[in-house]
Amino acid sequence: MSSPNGELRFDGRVAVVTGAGAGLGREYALLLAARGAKVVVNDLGGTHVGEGASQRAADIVVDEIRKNGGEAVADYNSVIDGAKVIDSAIKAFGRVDILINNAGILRDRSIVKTTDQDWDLVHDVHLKGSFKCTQAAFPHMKAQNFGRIIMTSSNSGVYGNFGQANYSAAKLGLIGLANTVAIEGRKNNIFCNAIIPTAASRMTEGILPDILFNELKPKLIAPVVVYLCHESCEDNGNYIESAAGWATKVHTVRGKGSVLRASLDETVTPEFVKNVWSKVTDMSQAKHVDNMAQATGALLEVLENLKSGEKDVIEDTFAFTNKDLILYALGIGASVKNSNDLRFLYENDSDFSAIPSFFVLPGLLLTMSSPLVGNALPQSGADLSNILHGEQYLEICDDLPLDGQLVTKGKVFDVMDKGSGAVVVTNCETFDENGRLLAKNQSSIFVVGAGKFGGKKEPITGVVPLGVTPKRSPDSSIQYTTSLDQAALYRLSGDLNPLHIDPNFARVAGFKTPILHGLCSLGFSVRAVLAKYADNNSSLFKAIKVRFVAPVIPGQTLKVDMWKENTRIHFRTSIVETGKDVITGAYVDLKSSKAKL
Ligand SMILES: CCCCCCC[C@@H](O)CC(=O)SCCNC(=O)CCNC(=O)[C@H](O)C(C)(C)COP(=O)(O)OP(=O)(O)OC[C@H]1O[C@@H](n2cnc3c(N)ncnc32)[C@H](O)[C@@H]1OP(=O)(O)O
Repeated sequence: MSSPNGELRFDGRVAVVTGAGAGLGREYALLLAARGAKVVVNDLGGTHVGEGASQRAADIVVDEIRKNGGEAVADYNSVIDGAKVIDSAIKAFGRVDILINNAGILRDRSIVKTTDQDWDLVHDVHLKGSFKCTQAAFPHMKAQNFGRIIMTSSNSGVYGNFGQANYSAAKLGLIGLANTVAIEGRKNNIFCNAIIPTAASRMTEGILPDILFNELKPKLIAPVVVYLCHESCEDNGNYIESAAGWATKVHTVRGKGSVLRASLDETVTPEFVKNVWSKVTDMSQAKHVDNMAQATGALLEVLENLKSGEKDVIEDTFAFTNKDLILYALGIGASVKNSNDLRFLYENDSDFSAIPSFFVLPGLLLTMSSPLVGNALPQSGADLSNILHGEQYLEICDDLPLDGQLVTKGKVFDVMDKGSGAVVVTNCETFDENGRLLAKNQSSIFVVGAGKFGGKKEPITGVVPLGVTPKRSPDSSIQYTTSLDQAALYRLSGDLNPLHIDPNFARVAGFKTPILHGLCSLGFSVRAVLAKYADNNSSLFKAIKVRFVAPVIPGQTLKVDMWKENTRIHFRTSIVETGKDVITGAYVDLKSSKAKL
């Protein structure tokens, strides 16, 4: 109902406002009456701690409404006698359309000092009182196929507040009550929402700083609540926070979560929970869930995945922008000193592109953040102090995007017992938002000291074999000096393993100093091959396979020796200062069709 000038009107509506003798309730009552509603001004007239009773508070507001030309009656019942409160409306006006559950008291005490009476009184007035009034009003609203109900919650319930255990619990309870009343009322056009107000009132006086207290005028919140009570407002089951002439919807969100076992026939262990805890608590992909059906639907999907062939598959997402591509390029030594590197470092370059080895990262991060490797081993576990990157295969399957949110699915493919350690091989496939397969990664993780468990030594078919490096002298060589800060820079692309930065951690893992990421050395090698044989054209890159045979220390100079055999570029990377090989059995396959070889 609106007047010709667009004013929201309540003519013919009957509103019950509890606790309307002062503060917010009074403002609701005055505004509703000013807009044509007949108002039941309920107030027991007790103190803000719930002591005493008097008719004065309600009477003053009723007088004020009448003086302004409105219609109102006073009701002095406790909200716990909800039937009597609603009865006042029926007796005086024959109906009830709007119920604003606003009455409240405070009995603040720290949890230890809270007495049963403090707890019960606060719950009785806020929670039980709102329930009783709603329960009494509901049949009337149902019969007339219209109702608007407001529950009054509080940030004290949403966030907690020292000394308000009783009040916080009751106030969050009111959000739960609003949720269910909204569901039960929907089909009869009875909508229920919760208001989360911060207003200066008898209850907040002395609690809020003066400067804030003076700005938190109940008058500024009343229009929000009054709008929620209007027939034109279609919100139902929402929580609206309002204060100082500002309002917002508030809602709970649920993270993506993590499965806590690898298959349906496995149980959940505290160790598995610990391993995936960062995923359990990761809210980066949190979403609002609308209802119970959606909430349980997601669980059914998890169970279906565990039951089907997907049972050992772990899924992870990986979001990146051109900034990440540039950071990665810097991490593997790309430099503006090489004019041909600008395409990897400057997003406005006409040939701006990703160095293809960037796409090892989604699989690496999935493997490192999941319990895949540790769970694959029969006895000893795997943690960052005993795993080394052993081998890596990457195959690019489609045109590479420059940003996006990728999905990676990974699983353990093979486990080998190599005596001095175990080798766990994982396979990961990375897809774009449209399900386009972008990259396949196969990683071998050498778990030092985890061998001798009686497992097989040889790989199964499907573990990508190393290349056979030609015996002749290299066709070409390129040297790159890594910087002392190479690992410190490279780690910012995602592999935060302390082995590469923390001297104490490196010592625990058996190294004198932090070592470079294997994938950083791989990146340098890819740059050498692209520079020498593909004119830095990333789109010519098809695949790479390497074995990491010895660690690199940041600051050392890498020499990449290369042999060209058709579209396969064999390479070996060694350390100039020591002459030691660090990457062997390695090759890059370039695409034959477009390659300028
Ligand atoms: C997605 C992936 C996630 C991975 C997480 C990684 C997180 C990162 O932050 C960690 C890193 O980047 S670590 C840095 C890069 N890696 C390294 O520096 C490791 C270098 N390699 C070594 O030190 C040794 O090869 C070493 C120690 C690995 C093995 O040396 P030895 O114990 O002396 O073994 P050896 O006697 O030479 O050989 C025994 C058997 O093991 C096989 N093997 C050797 N090196 C291997 C390797 N790198 N990968 C796989 N298998 C390997 C040998 O072939 C041999 O098997 P077999 O007897 O059947 O021939």
